[in-house]
This record gives sequence, structure tokens and C-alpha cells, in this order.
Amino acid sequence: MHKIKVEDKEFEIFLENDTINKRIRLLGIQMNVDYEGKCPLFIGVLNGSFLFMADLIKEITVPCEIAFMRVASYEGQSSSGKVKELIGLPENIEGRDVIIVEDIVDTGLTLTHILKTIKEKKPASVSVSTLLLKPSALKHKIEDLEYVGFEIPNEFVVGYGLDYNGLGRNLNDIYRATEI
Ligand SMILES: O=P(O)(O)OC[C@H]1O[C@H](OP(=O)(O)OP(=O)(O)O)[C@H](O)[C@@H]1O
Ligand SMILES: Nc1nc2[nH]cnc2c(=O)[nH]1
Repeated sequence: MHKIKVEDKEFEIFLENDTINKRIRLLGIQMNVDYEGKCPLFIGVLNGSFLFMADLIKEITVPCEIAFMRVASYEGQSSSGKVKELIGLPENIEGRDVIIVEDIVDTGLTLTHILKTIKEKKPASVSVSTLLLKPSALKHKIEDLEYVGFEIPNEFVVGYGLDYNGLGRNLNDIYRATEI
């Protein structure tokens, strides 16, 4: 088993880059069908979504726009339970077809907050694309999760944009912690 260390913690390979990219290609095809004749606005949630957004957007063939915003709720490995203010959310989303792009939905707290704020700005539609979803960790019901890359167990993962204490975002593959 391919193992690596990020800071003090050991991780093992979980999803290889090739597997990730194949899944993203399928998500892109699905979106191109769903948004035919429209011009969706993809809003990436920084920092974690930057690689997913880059690879996903290359699969999109309908006209589209891209923006990024930021909200931080995690320190180390556990949720603080608090979501900070949204920073950089585009102002002019009224009437737009918005697709929120996340790297991971864990408890769902971050996304619940983002969806509430975005819907107040009266977009024509909102959907969510997340590369990873931990169904057993969800504490908040989310109805707009249209495009899920992989459903994964409730384990801490790192790589392909996801960090452990700021490190590991540059890893091509996704790894899971070997112990809690
Ligand atoms: O569903 P939740 O339990 O709210 O967790 C999901 C959030 O946690 C991660 O962000 P993080 O706060 O780690 O910031 P980052 O993207 O900069 O790593 C991830 O990108 C989501 O936004
Ligand atoms: N890196 C990382 N960030 C997260 N944010 C919420 N869950 C996770 C996770 O499993 N890994």
C-alpha cells in the first residue's frame, strides 16, 4: 500500500488522480447536458476547490463564467462548528444559474451557510458540485447536491486541494489517514 507522511500524520492512497479525472469527465458531461442553452456561473469555494475547479471547467463546453469565494471553518482535523463570513462572493448573481464547487462536504455546515447566503441574492438556480461527500458525517440536510464525485467513509482525507494543517494540497492523488 502506497503510504505517505504529511507533517506528523501517516496517510495511505485512496483515490488516484486517474480515477478522479475519469469521474470529473463524467460530471462535466452531465453538466453540459443539464446546462445546454444556459451560461452557468461556477463559484469555487477556496482554498480546497482550486484543483477540482481547474479540472472540471476544462470539461465544460457550454458558455460559462468562473468566480471564487472563501469561507473557513476547519482547524486541524475537526470542525470548529463555526462558519466565518463569506468573502468575495460575486454581487451580481441575481438571475444567474449558479453552480457551487466544493472539494468536500463533511458535516454540511459550510455549504448550508453558503447556500442560504447565495439564495438571498435571487439566482435563477443553484446547484452544488462536490468532489467528495461523507454521507455518514452529514449533520445538515442539503437538497441541492446535484453533482457528487465520490461518496466516501467518514475518514480524514488529504491531497488534490485538500489539506492537513495547510499541507498536502499539492498532492496529485487523494489519501486517507491511517489512524484517527
Ligand atoms: O461540511 P463541512 O463540515 O462544513 O466541511 C466542508 C468544508 O471544509 C473544507 O474547507 P476548510 O474550512 O477546511 O477550508 P479550505 O478549503 O481552505 O481547506 C471544505 O473545503 C469545505 O468547505
Ligand atoms: N483535508 C480535509 N478537509 C476537510 N474538511 C472537512 N472534511 C475534511 C477532510 O476529510 N479532509
